[in-house]
Amino acid sequence: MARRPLPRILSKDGAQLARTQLARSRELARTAADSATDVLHPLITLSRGLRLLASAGRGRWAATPKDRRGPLLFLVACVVLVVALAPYGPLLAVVTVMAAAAWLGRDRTPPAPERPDESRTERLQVLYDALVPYFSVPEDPAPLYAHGGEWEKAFTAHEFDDAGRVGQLVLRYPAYFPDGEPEARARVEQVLTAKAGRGREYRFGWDEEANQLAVTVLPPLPADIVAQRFVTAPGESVLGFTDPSEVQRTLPLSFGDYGDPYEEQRDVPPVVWRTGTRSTEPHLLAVGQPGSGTSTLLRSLALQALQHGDVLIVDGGGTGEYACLTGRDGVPAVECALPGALASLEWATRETERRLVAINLARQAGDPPPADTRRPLWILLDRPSVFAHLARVDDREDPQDLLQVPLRHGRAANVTVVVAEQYDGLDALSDTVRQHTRARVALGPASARQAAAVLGAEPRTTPPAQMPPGRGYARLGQGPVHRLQVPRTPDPYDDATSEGDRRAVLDLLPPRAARPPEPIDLSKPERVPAEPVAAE
Ligand SMILES: Nc1ncnc2c1ncn2[C@@H]1O[C@H](COP(=O)(O)OP(=O)(O)OP(=O)(O)O)[C@@H](O)[C@H]1O
Repeated sequence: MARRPLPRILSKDGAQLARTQLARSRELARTAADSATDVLHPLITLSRGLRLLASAGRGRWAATPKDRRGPLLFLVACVVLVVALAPYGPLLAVVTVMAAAAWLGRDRTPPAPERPDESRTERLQVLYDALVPYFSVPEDPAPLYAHGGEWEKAFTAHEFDDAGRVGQLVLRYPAYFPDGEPEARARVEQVLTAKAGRGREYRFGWDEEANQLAVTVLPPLPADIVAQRFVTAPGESVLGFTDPSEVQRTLPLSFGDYGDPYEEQRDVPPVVWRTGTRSTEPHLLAVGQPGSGTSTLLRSLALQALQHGDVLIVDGGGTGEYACLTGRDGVPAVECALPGALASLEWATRETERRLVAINLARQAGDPPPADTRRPLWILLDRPSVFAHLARVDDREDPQDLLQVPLRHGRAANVTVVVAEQYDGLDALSDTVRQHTRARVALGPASARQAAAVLGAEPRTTPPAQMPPGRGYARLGQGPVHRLQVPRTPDPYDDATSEGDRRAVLDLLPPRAARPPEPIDLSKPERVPAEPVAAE
């Protein structure tokens, strides 16, 4: 039997042609339907609204008791009559009904939740894949993290910044992950930092109960805060500024050029350190790399302390960074040489003892502490390791040994000690200094271990790529480690200081003392009063 040829439409070319035509006509139909929907959308909305209005009317009619339907009908007829007779009445009635229908008929379906675009989902998938070796074990029959798995199951929340990089991420991890081990945590944190983008600061919040890790990218701390009068109570000093999530309080601060009438005001969260008789961390140790800003921190504290107290400065650095304080009201001495340092610290020891005796006598007499024991005395000691070295060479006493009494008993006598040292001079610090300085500041670049050696705990944030001067961490006692930016308080006598900063610091200095302070003379021992000093 002769084979009949296939119809042309079913041959290979024909099939291809038919498919193309089919696809084209489908596309045409879809476009026509989309255009029709766009054009007819107002009509659809109106008809939906009218339907809702009509059904509401029917419902109302059905709900009206039979005996009241007559009066209701009469009322409606009256309204219709009034509207029909009023000028533009029918037109206004139609417009009102249409407006009500348009309002009722509007589309109220909630918008579908936004899915991150493709590049973002790819980033999340990369993060997920990178975590698989850390959050999975071969014995797990249903692993949360698996090669080829889906990130949606593991990442419960995510946010992206304006540059399209991950800004926040909350992820779940299996309960068998050893989240109590610092090494295991550090490995995961390292991977996340590398994959989510280096050069930014991250905070890792491990919730061991819920097996959740919250990764937050922190914005840089403001580095443009210049020295100024901070709104604090007596006994409070501002070490610097930190993240809003870390502290409850904010301080109103001025930004911009000093003295500019248009300078900006902003509220910034501070790290406030309380000193004096009620303080739990009455003394402070600041450690940093050379040039990281420890002297600037001491200058900033001196300017704040001079508002209510006296400040004795002993500077082992010997670069004259505190010269602006010499001879000012409330500054008994600024010492840069070993003999002067020894003499002034001996005086500070005796002054602490004098205060303690006077306070005790007053207490025994049932009086409040005398006024001259209540004025805070600050001892700022910069680079004690230099003096320790010089004392060894000269076979003299280490000035730090003279800090024992102020450090041990200073709290009761309103005496505060602040010591600043560089990392490579830490070995030279005496045990008494280490034990009694419970407020700690670590400035400048440092490894997590170095920072932990100063702070007693590792910072919960990764270090920034570039540490500006005055940037670091602060920890008060056993409290949390805060990120810290010290306010810009440069040496006003330094040529590199800008005019605005110079004026800002000079304006905070107390006036020059009318009478220069008497040189501290140890041959004249200070007498401890036998009688209680008259109470204020
Ligand atoms: N908080 C800050 N804001 C802006 N600049 C700062 C800050 N702290 C320090 N600087 C700048 O960094 C430089 C070094 O500061 P500083 O002298 O305080 O450091 P240091 O740690 O005492 O170093 P060194 O012991 O070597 O003097 C100075 O030019 C100073 O102006």
